[in-house]
Order: sequence, then C-alpha cells, then structure tokens
Amino acid sequence: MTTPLLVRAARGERTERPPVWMMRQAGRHLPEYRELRNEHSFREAIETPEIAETITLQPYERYDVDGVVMFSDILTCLEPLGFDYRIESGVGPVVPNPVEGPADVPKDHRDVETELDFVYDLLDRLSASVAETDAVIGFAGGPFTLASYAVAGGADRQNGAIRRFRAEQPAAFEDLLERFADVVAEYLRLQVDHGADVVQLFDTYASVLPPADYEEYVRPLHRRILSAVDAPTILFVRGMGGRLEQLRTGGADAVSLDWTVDLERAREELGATPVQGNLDPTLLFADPETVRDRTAQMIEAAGPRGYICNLGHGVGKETPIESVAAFVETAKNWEWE
Ligand SMILES: Cc1c2[nH]c(c1CCC(=O)O)Cc1[nH]c(c(CCC(=O)O)c1C)Cc1[nH]c(c(CCC(=O)O)c1C)Cc1[nH]c(c(C)c1CCC(=O)O)C2
Repeated sequence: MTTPLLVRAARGERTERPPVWMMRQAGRHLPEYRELRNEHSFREAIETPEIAETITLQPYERYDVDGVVMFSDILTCLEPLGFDYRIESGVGPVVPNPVEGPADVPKDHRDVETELDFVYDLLDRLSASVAETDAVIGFAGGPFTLASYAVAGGADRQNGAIRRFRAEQPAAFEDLLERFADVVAEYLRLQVDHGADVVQLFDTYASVLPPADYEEYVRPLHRRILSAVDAPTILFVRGMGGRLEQLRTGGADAVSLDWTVDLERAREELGATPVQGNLDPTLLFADPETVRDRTAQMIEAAGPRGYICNLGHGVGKETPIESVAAFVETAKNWEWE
C-alpha cells in the first residue's frame, strides 16, 4: 500500500514537494457546486451520500488536489445531542432549539454511528474512489465551537453568548463541552474505521476564551478527543498566533495556522511539529501571477519537512478559479533541491 503524500507530511516526514488541499475547497466558489445546490438544500446535499460524494470530488477533479475533504459540516454533531439545525442563505447556521439554561444541557447522546450513518456511507464511497496516493480527509468541529452554536442558536460575533453562559452557569458550560467531546471523539474514531486517512478538528472559535480558561476547559478535551483517533490528526483554531504552545500541545500530530501568523517564526517556535497553512484566503482574489509568488514565498518559509500547503481559513465564496488553480499548481510543481 502506498502512503498518501499528505499523511507523510502530517507525520512530520520530509516530502519531495508539499501536499496541497484547501479548507472549504468544495463549495460556493465552484460553479458546478452552485449548480447542484440549486436543486438540493444544504442538508439534503450532505445527507445524501451520492450527492455529497459528487460535491466532495468536484475540487479533486478540477484542481487535482492531494486530499479530498468529505463534504459535510461541523454542525452534524449537534444531532446526536438532540439539537436541530439548518443553514439559511444569507444568515448562516440556525439552531432552533438552543440551550437556554442548565436544564437544556443533554445528559447523554444518541448512537453516533446510527445518527450520522450518511457520513460513514460517504467515507466508504470516497475510500473506494480516491487514489491510494491521495488522502481522504475527515473532520469534526471542536467542543467549544459546537457549544457556541448550541447556546447562541446561530452565528454569534465574538461568541458573546457562550462566554456569558460560562460565567453564569460554569458547571453547565463544562457539562455541555464534555457532551460534545464525547460525541466528537466517537464520531472521529468511526471516520477512521470508514477510511479517513487524516482527520482535522476545527475548534475555530476557541481562541475567544482567555488563555487560562482555554488551558483549563478546551485543551484537555482536544487531547482526549484526538487520543481516540487512530490516524494522523490536524488541529485548527483561529487566532492562536500568540499562543502557539497551547496549540502545539493540543494532542494533534499537526497544527493548522491562520493567515495572521508569520510562518517562519511559527516554525521556529513549533520545532518539529508539522504545520498546515496559511495563505490569506483573500489573496486568492489577486491575479494568478501574484498568487504564484505569494504561495512560493510561503512554501520557502515553511521548508520541506512536515508541511501541508493550505490556506489560513476557508476558500471565500466568489474566489476566482484561475487563482485557486495557480495556488494548487505552485505546490504541485514544487521541487526541493
Ligand atoms: C464554523 C464552521 C462551520 N462549518 C465548518 C466550520 C469550521 C471551519 C471554519 O471555521 O470555516 C466546517 C466546514 N463546512 C463545510 C466543510 C466541508 C467542505 C470543505 O471544506 O471543502 C467544512 C470542513 C461545508 C459548508 N458548510 C456551509 C457551506 C455553505 C453552504 C451553502 O451555502 O451552499 C459549506 C460549503 C455552511 C456553514 N456551516 C458553518 C458556517 C459558518 C457556514 C456558512 C454559512 C454561510 O456562509 O451561509 C459552520
């Protein structure tokens, strides 16, 4: 069996060129995605394995990236805990039955494998349709980010609702995070059973907590979740540039950095820890030549060992295809001397 390039980089190996994929590579910047979404709601698309497979493979076919990220959403993990959700166009995620007080914190969760069987069906398909040299990437949301949606009932600037909940109801806050951690640990563990070669944990919003609280409530859960996963793991939390040590010790094999972090300095601070990132996604609105230059500078700064070429966050909605292609090609044509 051939080990995918992306897996080798996530394990910290030196690779002949950096593997490349993009967060949110399947989605609204692709006309073929928008076309399919005209016919199906978001929930219908992620819950129908045939449709989710088609969407997952769209960026693979168009750009020949080194990994496909299963087309799904972090919000699926709300369901085993009894929360409903939908994605409203122009609004974003909506949770119609949010947590309002301690009594709304679930005591237990439903069976993850049964509840989220469409995800496992999707992964079975992807492991059959993706080449051995390329990686199938699974993922889940982190407990803080999921709890933020469950408490705020939707997107929430600065995550004020969950931060206030933690102050008013500290025990319930801790319980809620624990419940999500249970679901996410099981969810990711099963993704690997169904063929995920790598998994990424997105606790995107967790850095809004003060560092001491992050240390107390969030990091131990990341470590617990990731220790249950029998495949290379990547941890993404936005805004951790000043706290790289907290990210490095989160229990993942590799860390994913946002675009505000200086890659060369981060490499010095992080030592041997593999890194993924971190081109500013809005730079992809520049012309392809500029994108090539900036991507090359980034790869130079990262160096040949334990590095996965990616953006610092997801591909934006109207991003021009030619510039995305220029980003991917720069990594694919790279040769370390
Ligand atoms: C916080 C978060 C969410 N979802 C996700 C996160 C963590 C990563 C991050 O910080 O970006 C993760 C996510 N969401 C999606 C993917 C898989 C596809 C991929 O990465 O290629 C992944 C990995 C698809 C999606 N998830 C969503 C879309 C857009 C759906 C559409 O309108 O067609 C996609 C492609 C919906 C969604 N779901 C969520 C948001 C904020 C939105 C966008 C709302 C909007 O802009 O209307 C919650």
